[in-house]
Amino acid sequence: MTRLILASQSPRRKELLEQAHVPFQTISSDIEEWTDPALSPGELVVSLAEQKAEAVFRKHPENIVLGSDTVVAIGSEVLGKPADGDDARSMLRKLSGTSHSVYTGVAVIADGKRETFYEKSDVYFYPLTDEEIDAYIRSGEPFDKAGSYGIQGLGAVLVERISGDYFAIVGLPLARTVRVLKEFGVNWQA
Ligand SMILES: Cc1cn([C@H]2C[C@H](O)[C@@H](COP(=O)(O)OP(=O)(O)OP(=O)(O)O)O2)c(=O)[nH]c1=O
Repeated sequence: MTRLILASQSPRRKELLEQAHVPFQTISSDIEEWTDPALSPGELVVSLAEQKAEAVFRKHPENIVLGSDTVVAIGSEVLGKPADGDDARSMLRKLSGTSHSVYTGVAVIADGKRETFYEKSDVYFYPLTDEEIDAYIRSGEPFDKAGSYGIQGLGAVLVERISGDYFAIVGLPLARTVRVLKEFGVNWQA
């Protein structure tokens, strides 16, 4: 029986968990995300990860539910997914030629047990010309991604280097998540 549910509609999170050979099924949480502006980026992604996991756990209380959330933070500003092309352009201009932090929160909930954590990874962008930014937006890649880029896709050409967990930037800190899942009795299989 598959006891683990990934509370996510993100194809990246599904692929990452598959990469770890963990048995699971996916059920999207479909929640109205609620955020308190006073939260730090780390607290924010943990709160959103918990909200996603809780929404699915309420309907499936016999299961173990994993929720996750990713935001980009630059200075005091937190960037989620872009609303449109102009929003994506303004985010990519901010990220150009400088470093930002990617925060990914994880929540695992089961009956009587809950574990949460977040990972912070730093990403250094090359300076980008307006032409490069516009071409990248035309690729369509920015639209469903925090900070308007995907390091695992064409967005790789924007990145000079990273410090931290690559997989957390893509959307799930894989090895640490697998270690937490082990505490819930969920193990990867060869
Ligand atoms: C920075 C960055 C983000 N992202 C993605 C990861 C997340 O899917 C997305 C941030 O949005 P999230 O709200 O974290 O997740 P989601 O809406 O895609 O999926 P769900 O809530 O159902 O789990 O940005 C990348 O794919 N690559 C990157 O390099």
